[in-house]
This record gives sequence, C-alpha cells and structure tokens, in this order.
Amino acid sequence: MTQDELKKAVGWAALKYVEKDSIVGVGTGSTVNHFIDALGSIKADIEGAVASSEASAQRLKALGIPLLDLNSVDQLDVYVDGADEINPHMEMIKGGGAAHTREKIVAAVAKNFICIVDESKLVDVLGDFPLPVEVIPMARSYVARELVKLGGDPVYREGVVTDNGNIILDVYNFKIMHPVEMEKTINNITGVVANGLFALRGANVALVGTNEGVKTIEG
Ligand SMILES: O=C[C@H](O)[C@H](O)[C@H](O)COP(=O)(O)O
Repeated sequence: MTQDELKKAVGWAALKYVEKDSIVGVGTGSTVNHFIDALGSIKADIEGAVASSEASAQRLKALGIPLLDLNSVDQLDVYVDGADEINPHMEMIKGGGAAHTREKIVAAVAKNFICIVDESKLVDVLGDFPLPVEVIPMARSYVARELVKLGGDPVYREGVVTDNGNIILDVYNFKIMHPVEMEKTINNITGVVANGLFALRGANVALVGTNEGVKTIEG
C-alpha cells in the first residue's frame, strides 16, 4: 500500500470513535483530510465539527459539515488528528503544517484524542522530526537564541505565517528524552506561543496504518 492509502485507511477507521449527534474535534493535515472525507459520509448523523485550522474549516465547509466555534462548546467527545511522530507513550510531535497551537487548544477540550498515523510516524524517541515552535514575529531572534541554549538548531520556516499571524521556528537536532519537561521548558520562553510537543496532553488511542491493516494502540 502507498503511504496515502495507509493514511486513508486510518482516516476512515477513526469513524468508529464518532458518536451519533456529537460535535467532533478535527485536526489538520493530509491524514486528517481523509478523516474529513469520511466524516462527510455520516454528516447527517453528527451535530457538526470544530476545526483546528482554516484549511480544515474550508474542507469541512465544502462537504456541508456544520462548523461550530470552540467558544460555544463545553466539551468534545473526540478529537481526531494526525502527527509527525508518535512514541510508545503516546507523546507526539505535531505542527509540520504549522497548525499545532490551535490543535492543542481543540485537543484540550476533548475527552479523547484519537491519533491517526501511518506506520512511518512511529518512533522510540521523539526528535528526528524538527520540532515546530510558533513564535510572535518580533521575538523570533530572541527565541532562536534561547532554543540554541537548550541544544537545538532552530531554522526559520520561510514564507509561513500561521493562522494566528505568527512565525514558525523548526528546531533540529533535539533528542527529546523527557518530552513533558521539554514541552514546559520551551513554552516558558517569552515570545513562544506554543511548541509542537504533545506530551502534557498525549493521545488516548493511536490508529496506525500498516500493510497488515489498521492497528489500534491504547494509551
Ligand atoms: O500542523 C500540522 C499537524 O500537526 C499535522 O497533524 C501533522 O503535521 C501531521 O500531518 P500529516 O497527516 O499531513 O502527516
């Protein structure tokens, strides 16, 4: 199977976590795009969706799935999203598409985070994928210097502006042995909006697309 076929398989497999008449939290990215297509096939059975990005919102809208503002929702049963890396503790790196800040916010409101990935995203130690950090534009150089002090190698993602109007620094050469501490440490740098580590709030379930079928890992 191609990587896109594995993504499609997990996108559709995630439908089984969607309750009737519920509001669904929807992530961002090429894997989630398959989940959005799947959601379109049951749109009459759900109340609507909360999107974690403008891109996902557009896609949901195009399929006629009602969009809700997160501020009008107390709790979501499920949040479905992809990841750039996921480790055996269900901790992730996200933000390859610069959407991680809003993803964290929507995930925070959800009871269950269902992570959908193809098997290339499974790792033992996070950090081969450069860690995305969303930064207020005027703080870019300061934050970059602080990230160097932590042992990383930050690179400005040229030409990318997040949905929140900020910039992204991708941090190379981190071997992230303690994701929770690292997530807190980076978020404490003044000027950082959010970093792409999802360790304080990891996934509850991972659906992994493999050539032998979709595997379910519970956290
Ligand atoms: O900012 C983007 C998100 O965190 C994505 O969920 C992540 O990058 C995975 O995307 P994809 O499913 O396209 O590999």
